[in-house]
Amino acid sequence: MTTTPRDISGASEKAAVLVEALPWIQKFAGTTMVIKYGGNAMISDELRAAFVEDMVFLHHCGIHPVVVHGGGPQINTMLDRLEIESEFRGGLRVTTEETMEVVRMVLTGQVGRQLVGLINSHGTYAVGLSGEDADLFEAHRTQHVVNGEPVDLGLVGDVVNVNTGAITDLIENGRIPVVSSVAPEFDEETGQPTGQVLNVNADTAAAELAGALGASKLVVLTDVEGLYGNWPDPESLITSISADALRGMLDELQSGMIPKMRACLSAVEAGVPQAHIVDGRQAHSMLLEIFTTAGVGTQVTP
Ligand SMILES: Nc1ncnc2c1ncn2[C@@H]1O[C@H](COP(=O)(O)OP(=O)(O)O)[C@@H](O)[C@H]1O
Ligand SMILES: CC(=O)N[C@@H](CCC(=O)OP(=O)(O)O)C(=O)O
Repeated sequence: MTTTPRDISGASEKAAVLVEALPWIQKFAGTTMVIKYGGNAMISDELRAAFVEDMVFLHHCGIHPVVVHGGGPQINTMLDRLEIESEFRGGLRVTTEETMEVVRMVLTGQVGRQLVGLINSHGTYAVGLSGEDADLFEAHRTQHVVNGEPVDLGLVGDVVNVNTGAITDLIENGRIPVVSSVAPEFDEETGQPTGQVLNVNADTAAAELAGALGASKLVVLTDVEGLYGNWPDPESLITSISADALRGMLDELQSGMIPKMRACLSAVEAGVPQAHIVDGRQAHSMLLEIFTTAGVGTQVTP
């Protein structure tokens, strides 16, 4: 017999949190969610640990998480170490042959491996793959325009087709796919692979995958609370925005927010009912977004 007294302070609040999650679990169980995990939200062991707990939590709620990860800061660190210079235009990295080798090595060989290892410390869930595996992504070179002028970004791609089989097979087998945004290039005229790999912004890749999988949500974790209407004014955080309103704002956005918000818009245009920008610096913010009525961050709706 055990007679240790229990601390029941705050018990009703704790129970209320669990009960608030019930309708959301009912709504989303059996659906696929694409989670974009940005390089800037991976900055500490604690945050990475919380992120993988969230993935395993979703999995055990019957939701199928598909992780698409970034790694921009990690690529920068490796490029610095190798003394290779790189610049961004309109939020996208100008990518030479030499830079591409580093991008592929860091995203697929380092960041992806680390996430797979962390998720699998909870059980045998995660399988890592890149857009090259089973031709998950087919990409064309990005035709980029900044201020009305065409800009040559080099080996940067846009996903033009997604072969979802590799992902749906993994989901059916109870796995959590962890995807890096490197994609084989396909010739625009012949439709055949060129043998070149392209660097795809991870937000863009996540949006294409969410659309192709018919995801119930795209959740983008980054290093700000959400989209600010008047960046960096802290009072201007947008909690919800329609696709039409966002379309009207795109030209005013800066740096990394450009591909991020374009990605949310294109996911919603592709039929994903909700896309969210969530603060990855706050541990478990994603759970609050998915399982609470108020949510957190910025929500984009059709
Ligand atoms: N309107 C805006 N709202 C929020 N963040 C913005 C805005 N405009 C620019 N930013 C910048 O975009 C950054 C997020 O993009 P990025 O650094 O590419 O993140 P990630 O590595 O998560 O993909 C923020 O840290 C912020 O500095
Ligand atoms: C074309 C392009 O810009 N690709 C990105 C791919 C990684 C990425 O998107 O990482 P984050 O999500 O951490 O920014 C890059 O080279 O940095």
